[in-house]
Amino acid sequence: MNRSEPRPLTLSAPGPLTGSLTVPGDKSISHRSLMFGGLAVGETHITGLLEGEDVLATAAAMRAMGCTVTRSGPGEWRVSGVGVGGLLQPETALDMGNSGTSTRLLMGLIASHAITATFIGDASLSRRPMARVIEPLSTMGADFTASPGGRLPLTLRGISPAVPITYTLPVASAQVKSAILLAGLNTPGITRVIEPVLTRDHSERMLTGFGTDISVEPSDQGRVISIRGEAELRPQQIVVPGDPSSAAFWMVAASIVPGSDIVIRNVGLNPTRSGIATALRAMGADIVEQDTREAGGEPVADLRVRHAPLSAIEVPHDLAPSMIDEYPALFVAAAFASGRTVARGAHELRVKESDRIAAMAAALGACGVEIEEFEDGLAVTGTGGDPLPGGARIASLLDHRIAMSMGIASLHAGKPIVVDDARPIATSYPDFTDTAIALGAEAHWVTQ
Ligand SMILES: O=C(O)C1=C[C@@H](OP(=O)(O)O)[C@@H](O)[C@H](O)C1
Ligand SMILES: C=C(OP(=O)(O)O)C(=O)O
Repeated sequence: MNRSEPRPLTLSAPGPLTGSLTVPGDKSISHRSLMFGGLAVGETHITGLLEGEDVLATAAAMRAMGCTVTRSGPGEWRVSGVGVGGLLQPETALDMGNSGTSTRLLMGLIASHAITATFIGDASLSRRPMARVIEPLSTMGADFTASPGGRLPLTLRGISPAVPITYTLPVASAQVKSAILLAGLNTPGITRVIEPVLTRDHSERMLTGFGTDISVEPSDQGRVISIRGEAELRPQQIVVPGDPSSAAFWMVAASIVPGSDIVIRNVGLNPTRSGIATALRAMGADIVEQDTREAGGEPVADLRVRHAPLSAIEVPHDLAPSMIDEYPALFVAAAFASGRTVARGAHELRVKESDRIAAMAAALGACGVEIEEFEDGLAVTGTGGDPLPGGARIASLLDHRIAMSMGIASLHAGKPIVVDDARPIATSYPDFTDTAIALGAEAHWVTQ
């Protein structure tokens, strides 16, 4: 495939979606497995690693800083760590591609090492705000030269020893939380993050597993996470659960395509990630957990999802952090519900790979859906289960989740919906189209 040419894609469903599928490994946990493994002394074994472009960018960066990262089979990786404090100066700029998680967490990691690194990324990542991590990491002593507006490309000069801080998160962001905790690993004393609103807690869970001295306590201001620095990380055997953010596309797809009945295997159900299942169930989706179990310190289950009529809801604001990446898929579900779904309180969507509020308003609007756009979300008036009018070419804007969400919408449309460029899907879900085909959909790679 010529990676430099856009790849327009349309999906269609000639009949119900049926069968079972396994979603790829969780992206958040995959990034952290490579980073924490790279800081341990000894060899960490990972199975189920997501082999998407974002995670591969993290792997390349860890290699560039002295870690040995090797692939021994599909999803099977080994990381020989350099130990906390042992990262080496990378010889060239770290190319983060499209990945905000790689960028922000690695900035934290490097901030407390006496090395200098330049971060570059694609056009989407180069528009995203980094001041949210630059600010606390500067307080710890790191020095930054960033592009205007605190953006990439930026150069970070880390410092050792760094200064421990107590920092209250001004935005609900697991990336900012994790960046500070990672900087705290090589900082003498105790680094604290106060989290007024709970966000995904994979870093806390995994750092506990790697043997660090980390505690989480409630307080009037929120969760207080304290980590003792100059830590020693013990190598781990990590089983990465399936990504609930990837599973969300199939939850919506099976809910909207008449007659569908699918099983999504091995889905991570960490409560800090399961907001989409809660919201879809409130709309009437038929999602049943089967064989609930634990994998890699995270709750996991198979999900049976059957087509069901959806009704509009007002999405509770407090669900936002636990489904922040799933709003594009939720907006698609809302487009097929009866009534007007209102989803607000999700201002952060404006600063993801694209402005996901504007992107989905434009995409669904072009397909004939009645949309009202707010600063912090959308109101979507659905078809009541009928196909979308469709007949539009929509812009994926270097955003994998916009591309996949509109791919799902195209499964039940009167006229084709063409996603102008499906290449971004490879950042988080390389097998997305093959999985759609395996469930009974048809994929058409449209010529320009
Ligand atoms: O910590 C993580 O792995 C992530 C945190 C979230 O970002 P924010 O921290 O910016 O909310 C999420 O959108 C991203 O996909 C992954
Ligand atoms: C926002 C996302 O990722 P990142 O911030 O890592 O680019 C995402 O995957 O939806």
